[in-house]
Amino acid sequence: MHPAGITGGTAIDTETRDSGPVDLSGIAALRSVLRIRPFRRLWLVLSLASFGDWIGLLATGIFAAAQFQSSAGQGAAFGGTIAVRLLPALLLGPIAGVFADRFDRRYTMVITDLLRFVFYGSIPIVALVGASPGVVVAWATIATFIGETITLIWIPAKEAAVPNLIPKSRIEISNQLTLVTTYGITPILAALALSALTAGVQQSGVTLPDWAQPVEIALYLNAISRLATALTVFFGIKEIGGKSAERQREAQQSMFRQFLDGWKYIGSTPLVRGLVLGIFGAFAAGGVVIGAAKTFATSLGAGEAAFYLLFGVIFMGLAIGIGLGPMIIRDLSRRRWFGMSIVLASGSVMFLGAAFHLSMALVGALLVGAGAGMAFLAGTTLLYGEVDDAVRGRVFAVVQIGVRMVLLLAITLAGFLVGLGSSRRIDLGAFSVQVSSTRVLLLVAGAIGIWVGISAFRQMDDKRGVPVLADLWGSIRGRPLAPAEQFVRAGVFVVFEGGEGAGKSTQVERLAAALRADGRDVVVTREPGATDVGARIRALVLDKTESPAPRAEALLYAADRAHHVATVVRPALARGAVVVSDRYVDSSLAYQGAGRTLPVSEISWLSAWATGGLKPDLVVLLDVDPSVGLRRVDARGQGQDRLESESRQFHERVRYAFLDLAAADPKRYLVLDAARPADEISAAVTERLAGLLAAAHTAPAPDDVPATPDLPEEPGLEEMAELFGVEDESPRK
Ligand SMILES: Nc1ncnc2c1ncn2[C@@H]1O[C@H](COP(=O)(O)OP(=O)(O)OP(=O)(O)O)[C@@H](O)[C@H]1O
Ligand SMILES: Cc1cn([C@H]2C[C@H](O)[C@@H](COP(=O)(O)O)O2)c(=O)[nH]c1=O
Repeated sequence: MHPAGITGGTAIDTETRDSGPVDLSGIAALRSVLRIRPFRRLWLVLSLASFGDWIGLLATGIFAAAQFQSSAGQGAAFGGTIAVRLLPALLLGPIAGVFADRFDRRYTMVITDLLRFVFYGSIPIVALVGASPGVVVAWATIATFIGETITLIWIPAKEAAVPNLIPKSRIEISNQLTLVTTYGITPILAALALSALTAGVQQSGVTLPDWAQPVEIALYLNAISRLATALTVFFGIKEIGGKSAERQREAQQSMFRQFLDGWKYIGSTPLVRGLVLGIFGAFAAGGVVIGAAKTFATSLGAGEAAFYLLFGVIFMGLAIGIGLGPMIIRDLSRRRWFGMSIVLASGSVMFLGAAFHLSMALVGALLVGAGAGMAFLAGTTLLYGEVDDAVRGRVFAVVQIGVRMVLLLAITLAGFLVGLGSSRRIDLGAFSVQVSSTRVLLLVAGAIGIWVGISAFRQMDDKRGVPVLADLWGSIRGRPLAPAEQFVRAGVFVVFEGGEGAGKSTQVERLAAALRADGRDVVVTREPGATDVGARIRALVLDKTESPAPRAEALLYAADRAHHVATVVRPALARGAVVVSDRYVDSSLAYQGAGRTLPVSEISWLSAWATGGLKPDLVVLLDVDPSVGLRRVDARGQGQDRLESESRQFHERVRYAFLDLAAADPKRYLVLDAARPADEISAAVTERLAGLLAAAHTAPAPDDVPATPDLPEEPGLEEMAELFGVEDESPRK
């Protein structure tokens, strides 16, 4: 029944559908999505249809107004035909989505477009047959109403079909393309085309027959664009057709059951709930700004022009958000981006409420637009990519209807509330600011929007435990943070850090002995070299005969750490042991970052990836002057390994890097002077640890669990050294 590879609207041929991320940007990404034939056709025809819609929207209003002489009649006719476009959503909206999920989406699109062709085309024809102005306007209103009602069925069918035409990894770029075309390019082209047509006819002095007036031509164009869409979808995009097995099964149920199931799905799926809530919140914030804009512009004392300027800037922000947003945030989780964008838009609404100068208001308006644009793009991309095909039509129907209702309500309510309130001028030195109900409204709406954004973020967050701002910053710079691996962490993780010969091993042993005496399950470990794999890495990395390149060195330490954490640290913490490690992540930051001067943020990312985000509960930093520490190392009489024999400046950099890390996170660190007697140091450590241990409910030492991992025996190291043909000079502990 369907062409090969097409399974009834759930998947496209394997050539065009993939699941892995595609690392394309800008023009290359755009080209890659336009190379997908069915999508390219749909995009072209949607652009034409969108042009028709916009020109039709303008022309219908002008056409209806032109039937009257009085300005009151013209105003009512213009506003009436446009307002009527919003009404059907309230009436038919709730069941429109069921059509899209129940019936073949291709036929649904074709039939609804043919009907729109007939109804939109009939508007100018009724005037041509000599009907009275009242009848012409009445029919324009009725036809618009019916056309919009039909559109409510067409949109969910189209929205639900699009994700089946493109690979998941390219949904975002295809969305950008359609949104920019629909809301950026085609409305401008439509307005330009209509005014150019009108001006051209006026200037040429030619008297055209009634049926060929610019507005009539625009109305024909609107109708013809629908016919073109119907024909292209029917003959050229057969991939949209068919039904998945799940949709076929669902179609056996009654329409009412399907309608109820749609709502149940939205209510019980946190992602969808968060998305719907967030999209409504963003539109409510936008609606409040629109409703309050006129009075707000007046309160700035900037005159009528400021109102239009603010509007223009909001749209500019919208275009920036949609066009550039993904390039700015790069690999940030789209779920997080969605919540953050709503917070940005709402925070900017609050900022608008506090703005006392036009320049501030323009910045606020730009950010409102950018936040809303990004939220819209992220929201639709997530809906496209993550909502099941079987229920997609209903979800999109709820979104589009909800959006219209929320927007309408917010604009009306804002206009009403603004009209109710009074205002007072307050002098702030050089500036004076009008404190009015408009500003209060903007502040309250912004605060509610922020709450909505945060709630949506919480419901949908797919990187729980990863700090939000660090994640955002990392993504902007090109290194998103990985989510911390989830595991039950019953134990306590203590790490000893410091330069060479600081006394770490001494203190690790002392602490472990004290904890064991206390009856605790203790695991003593170290980096590098706590596992068999680690022992080989240790031999490699400390070998003096051949130095790995700095990046290779960083990777070797990271590899040791990844294996160490996965096989020793996490299992021990999971069973409730106290894990005491001689060195951990900070050593990489200090030695490879500061010492080798590799970018610390890259080393940090690498370590976070290697450890799955596992952080110690306490880092004891034994701070030592490198010359003191290295003297102690020499006194052991075992020679120096490759890192120990680095320059004095290298060790100085390492020392200050450790101190900087501790200063940046004092709660997690205990910094001790390593020149103090060993007893004093261990007493300070035990004291600091007491609180942590009391809170952690660690496990007592079990008889059957080894207290320490199987640290490779020294002969193992020697064997490795032999294997690699090197003489092992690493310090023996
Ligand atoms: N507080 C201290 N005062 C003086 N000497 C100490 C002190 N702590 C440890 N030492 C001695 O310093 C030497 C190095 O100690 P230790 O091996 O514990 O340091 P480390 O930091 O683990 O060294 P490495 O960096 O080589 O791993 C040992 O001989 C040890 O006995
Ligand atoms: C974990 C880790 C260690 N190093 C360096 C630091 C030391 O010079 C050696 C380890 O030997 P020690 O017996 O523990 O002193 O390796 C490093 O450069 N990067 C790291 O991540």
